[in-house]
Amino acid sequence: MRQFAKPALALVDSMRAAAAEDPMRAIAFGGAPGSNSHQAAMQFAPEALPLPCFSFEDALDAVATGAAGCAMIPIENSQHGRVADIHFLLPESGLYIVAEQFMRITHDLMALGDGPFEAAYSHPQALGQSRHFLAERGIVGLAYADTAGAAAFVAESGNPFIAAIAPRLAADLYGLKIIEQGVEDAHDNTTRFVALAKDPLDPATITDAQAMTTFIFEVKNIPAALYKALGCFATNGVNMTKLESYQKGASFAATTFFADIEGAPGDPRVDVALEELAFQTNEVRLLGSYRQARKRG
Ligand SMILES: O=C(O)C(=O)Cc1ccccc1
Repeated sequence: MRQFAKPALALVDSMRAAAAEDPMRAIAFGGAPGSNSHQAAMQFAPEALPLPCFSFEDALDAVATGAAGCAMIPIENSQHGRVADIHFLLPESGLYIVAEQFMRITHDLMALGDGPFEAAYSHPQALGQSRHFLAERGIVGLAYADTAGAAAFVAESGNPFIAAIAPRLAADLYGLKIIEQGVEDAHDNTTRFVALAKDPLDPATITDAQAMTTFIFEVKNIPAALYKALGCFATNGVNMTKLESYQKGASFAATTFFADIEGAPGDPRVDVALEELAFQTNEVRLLGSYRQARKRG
């Protein structure tokens, strides 16, 4: 079912109506009102009109179709690693990363009853970030599209034996009781979000901060392919801050990598590194250059 639970619908509809009045001011996010992505979007652009979408894919589509000026999407978490499917969804969307945003994430356990609980619903990232908490209490984690949506679902169910793991705001919005605060396993739990838009940011405009560039590349199916690709950055003194591999297609022959570097096209060292990379690989695609929001290291 790709529909928010009833307790969220009135608020979703009013936010959608406001966003439809001025789409370029709208910022789409995957999740119900009160989700972490909603809160990250508001921290990033307090004046923007939040546009709740059922999934991350729907939020990206909202930008592609002009229903929103940009989308705020979680990409990786300090505790639970990459956010599932984002590495496929971002390149497929045809959109560009124009900003990054870090947000401390804290989850609460919330419900209609007082427990004990058979199950807790939430986004898989939140369940992963609260793995020890759930295991210690024997609560089964069940995946839901987003944290706040899970809270609305629990409220709608009327079942006092199920709970949700979600931001505190979701309990206020959907009428649940906070059972336990701060259930995330690591108290420095942080998620990195990215803002995506139809048009890339011109790297030449990034003069007031360290620039970052995100790109994907597919290595050739030959010995030392990755070594040669990484050598392009090593010899040009470009700092790579992230590198993740994933498979595209069923051949399992040539791997695709998702990478972040410090710097942007226009910087001669980056230009030469990317030119050499194109020579060493099957494909290179830039996903965007943007201001670094947090110093790495
Ligand atoms: O479901 C949400 O609240 C989201 O925005 C996804 C998410 C979940 C957990 C941590 C960060 C983002």
